[in-house]
Amino acid sequence: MNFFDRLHDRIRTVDSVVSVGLDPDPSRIPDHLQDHDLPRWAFNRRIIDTTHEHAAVYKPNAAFYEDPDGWRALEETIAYAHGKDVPVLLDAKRADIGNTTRQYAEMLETVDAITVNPYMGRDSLQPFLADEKSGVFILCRTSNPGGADIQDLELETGEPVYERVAALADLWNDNDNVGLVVGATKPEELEELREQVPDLPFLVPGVGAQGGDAEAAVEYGLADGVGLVNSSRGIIFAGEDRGEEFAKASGQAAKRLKNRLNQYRA
Ligand SMILES: O=c1ccn([C@@H]2O[C@H](COP(=O)(O)O)[C@@H](O)[C@H]2O)c(=O)[nH]1
Repeated sequence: MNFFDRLHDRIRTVDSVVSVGLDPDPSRIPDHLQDHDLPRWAFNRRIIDTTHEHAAVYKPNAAFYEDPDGWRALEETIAYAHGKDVPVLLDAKRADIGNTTRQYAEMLETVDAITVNPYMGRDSLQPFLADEKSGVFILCRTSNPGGADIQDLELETGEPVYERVAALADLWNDNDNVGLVVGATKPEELEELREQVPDLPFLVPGVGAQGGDAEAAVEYGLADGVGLVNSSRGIIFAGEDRGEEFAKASGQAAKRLKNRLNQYRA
C-alpha cells in the first residue's frame, strides 16, 4: 500500500489530520529527564504515550537529531511510533546531486515519508520519487517570512516560483506519492495552490507557535480528505510549566487541536 493510502486509513482510524511535530529542543526538555542516557528519546517516548491516539503522523525534524546521540534518539523514537501504528514523516528537507541523494533516500527504509527541497531539480529528487511506497513532500510555499525571497519571485510567465514548483511536483507524481509543504501562515497561497493541484495532499505547518490559519489549513490542505496539519512546539511544550506532568498537557493539546481541525473537515 502506498503512503497516502496508509495515511488515509490512519486519518480514518484516529479521526485526525494532526501531525505531531517531535522537535525536542534539548534546552526545553524538563529537568527530571536531563539525566537520562538519551533525554530526547525519554522526552519523545512520554509525548508519544499521551498523543498517539490523536496523531495521524509524527513529524520529527532532523535538525533536532543531527549528532550521534540524536540519531540514536531518533531511531528509538521511530520504532516506538511504529509500535503504536503511527506513520513517521521525517522533516529532513533533503536533496542533492543524484549520487548523493541516493544515499539520502536510504532514510526511506526507516520512515514512511520525508520532506525534500526542490531547488536542485528533478534528478535531485528522483530516488525519493521512485520509492513507490513512501511519501515525498516537496517544499512549495514555506511558512517563514523569508519564504517570499525566492518562492514569490515572478517568472517570465507571470507565475510565482512556488506555483511553478507545484506544477512540477504534479508532473513528477508518477507514483502517486507526492505532496506539497505549504505554510498555514499563507492562507491565500493555500487556496490558490489547492485550485491549481487539486489532487496533491499538503503538509501544512505553521499552526500553533507560528500563529497560522487553522481553518485554511484544513479547508485547502486536504485532497479528498487526505493531508496533514502540523504543530510541534504548541503540542510538545504545552506542559512546560507542569514538571513531571508535562506529557499530560501535550496529550490535551493534541486532542484540542484535533477537535479544532475536525470542525473544519467536511
Ligand atoms: O514551511 C515550513 C516547513 C517546515 N516547517 C517545520 O514544521 C515545524 C513547525 O514547528 P512549530 O513549533 O509548530 O512552529 C518545524 O519542524 C519546522 O521546521 C515549518 O514550520 N514551515
